[in-house]
Amino acid sequence: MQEKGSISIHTENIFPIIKKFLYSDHEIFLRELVSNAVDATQKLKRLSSLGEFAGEVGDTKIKVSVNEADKTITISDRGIGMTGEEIKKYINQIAFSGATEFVEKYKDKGDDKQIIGHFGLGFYSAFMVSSMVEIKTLSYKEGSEAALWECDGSTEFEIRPTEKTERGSDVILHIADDSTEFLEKARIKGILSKYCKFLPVEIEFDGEVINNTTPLWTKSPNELKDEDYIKFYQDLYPFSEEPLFWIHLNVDYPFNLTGILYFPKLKNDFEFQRNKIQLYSRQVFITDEVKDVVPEFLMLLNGIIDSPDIPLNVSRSFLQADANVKKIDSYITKKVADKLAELHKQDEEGFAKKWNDIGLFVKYGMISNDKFYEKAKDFCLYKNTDGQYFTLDKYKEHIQVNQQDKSENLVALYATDVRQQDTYIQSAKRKGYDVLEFSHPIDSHFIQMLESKVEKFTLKRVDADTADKLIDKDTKTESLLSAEKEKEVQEIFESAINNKDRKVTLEPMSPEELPVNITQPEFMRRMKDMQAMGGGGGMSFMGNMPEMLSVAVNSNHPLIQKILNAPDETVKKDLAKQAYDLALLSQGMLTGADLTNFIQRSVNLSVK
Ligand SMILES: Nc1ncnc2c1ncn2[C@@H]1O[C@H](COP(=O)(O)OP(=O)(O)OP(=O)(O)O)[C@@H](O)[C@H]1O
Repeated sequence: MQEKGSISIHTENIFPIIKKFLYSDHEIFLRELVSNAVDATQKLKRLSSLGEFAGEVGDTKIKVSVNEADKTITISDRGIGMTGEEIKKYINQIAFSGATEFVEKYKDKGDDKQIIGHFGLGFYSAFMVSSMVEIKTLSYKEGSEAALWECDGSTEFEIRPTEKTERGSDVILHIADDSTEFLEKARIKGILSKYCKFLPVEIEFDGEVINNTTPLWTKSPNELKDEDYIKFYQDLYPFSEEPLFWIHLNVDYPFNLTGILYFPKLKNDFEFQRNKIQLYSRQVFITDEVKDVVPEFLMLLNGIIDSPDIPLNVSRSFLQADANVKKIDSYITKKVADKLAELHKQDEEGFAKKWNDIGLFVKYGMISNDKFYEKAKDFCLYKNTDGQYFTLDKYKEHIQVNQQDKSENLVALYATDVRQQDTYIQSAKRKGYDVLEFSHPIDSHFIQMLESKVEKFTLKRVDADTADKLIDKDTKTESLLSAEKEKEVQEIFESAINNKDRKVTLEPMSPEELPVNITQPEFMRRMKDMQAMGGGGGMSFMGNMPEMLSVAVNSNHPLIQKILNAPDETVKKDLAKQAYDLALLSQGMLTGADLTNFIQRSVNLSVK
């Protein structure tokens, strides 16, 4: 049989178009051809196990070789091979129809970014790097004749009988002049280890098998030990710290998905963490851009997802709308939440120890994903300034007695910087209040989310008010001063502070509290925080506003009596100024000339 023919296709110059579109991804030709060789090998094994192929299966290693002198790359398999008729059907028609469809779909798009980077273009991707391609093949079918197919990248092809005694196919690529980079062995090795590292059939290159045919995720979890998971993790991400824990995914209905997701120790820099999940389809590496397949917050995890059901040969927008992808997204979210719930249930103490590393992830998930929130609300932990951990329900019980305001709302207090806010924390504690620690930038979002979801529950930063007023209980401490004296003290302080943006009030507090307390109302502070983070919509005017601080003078503090009894106005003012500066100092707000003056005044007072 010798035949020349013309591949039936309307687009005469299909190859230049393929080349243009896939410009940035030429290297995938090797992934496509090796995958075809794997498919052909697995088909043969299946036929053999079904008894439909009686011959010897033999060594099925797929061999990839580079011949620099001939400028060829050969991919040889010992799979089912093809008869001449099959070549015509599968290569000339099927493979070509895939390529045609691709071109038809994308020729008007003009922008290769619109195309998912890794279109499963199949056999014809060979022409991205070849000026001529040969297939030399012998079918497994008894009495078959070996066939040679040749095509130079035009739509013309030639098939003729050839000499080949071993079953299987050799695909020989004559590398084009503009693609000679692929004749470098190091390059081929790099591509193979990127895409083919976990293929299920052995791949040999340069005398070495380059792949692990049974990667961990394909095995059953009950035959694996912790060490196996940790070792696999370190193979995937060399030089990384050990993961905290992992989830072995395995589902076959309503879609197929296997994989392992690892919880890394999170660093504060989110961006740095991304692109650590690799997507595979039947053990072939597809991409590490999983943005459309897993929910955003899960991208902080590392690991492998392998699913033949994720459509890879379509555009991004289609991928997002794909029903399977949506299901995968919610399946993974559920699995991750279930795993965390299980860990929490099994060992609350151990879970709390890991909280530093996973807390950020859980909070991010709760903020960004409602379904995750519903599950995570029962294991999300809250740490107080004494280092104790609580779930929300337990915490509510913990503060139930002391921290209810007059409208029966629970008011939780928090500090964002335990060192800087220590004075306030201690004041709150003296009142028997508990203080939570919320020190990450994500916490301001987390707090808002909590308040919107949890009824009769609000959060207040510990310096939002004086300790007496943090939780409005409608109880009053009596002032030791008459109204007249209070007015006098207020005027002394106003003139000592001499700043119209500081609102001075007199408040009867316990004598143990500081004589002067500076607070920033919760609402104002949140507005400013939000604005500083670039949010807050139309509230840009806030930026121009001076810092509104309240100055509460403790009318029951002994210092106030001392001020009232002082011999002259200057001493009164100095004492008031001193107390005010001390309050500023405790907030870390005393700087520059004010600080210098304070030190000078302190020296003067101490020698008096
Ligand atoms: N090495 C091979 N051995 C036997 N048959 C092959 C080989 N390579 C390709 N074929 C046949 O040619 C057909 C077309 O291959 P092509 O790679 O274009 O598409 P595909 O593998 O069906 O799909 P995909 O686009 O996912 O690669 C295959 O379905 C297969 O029947």
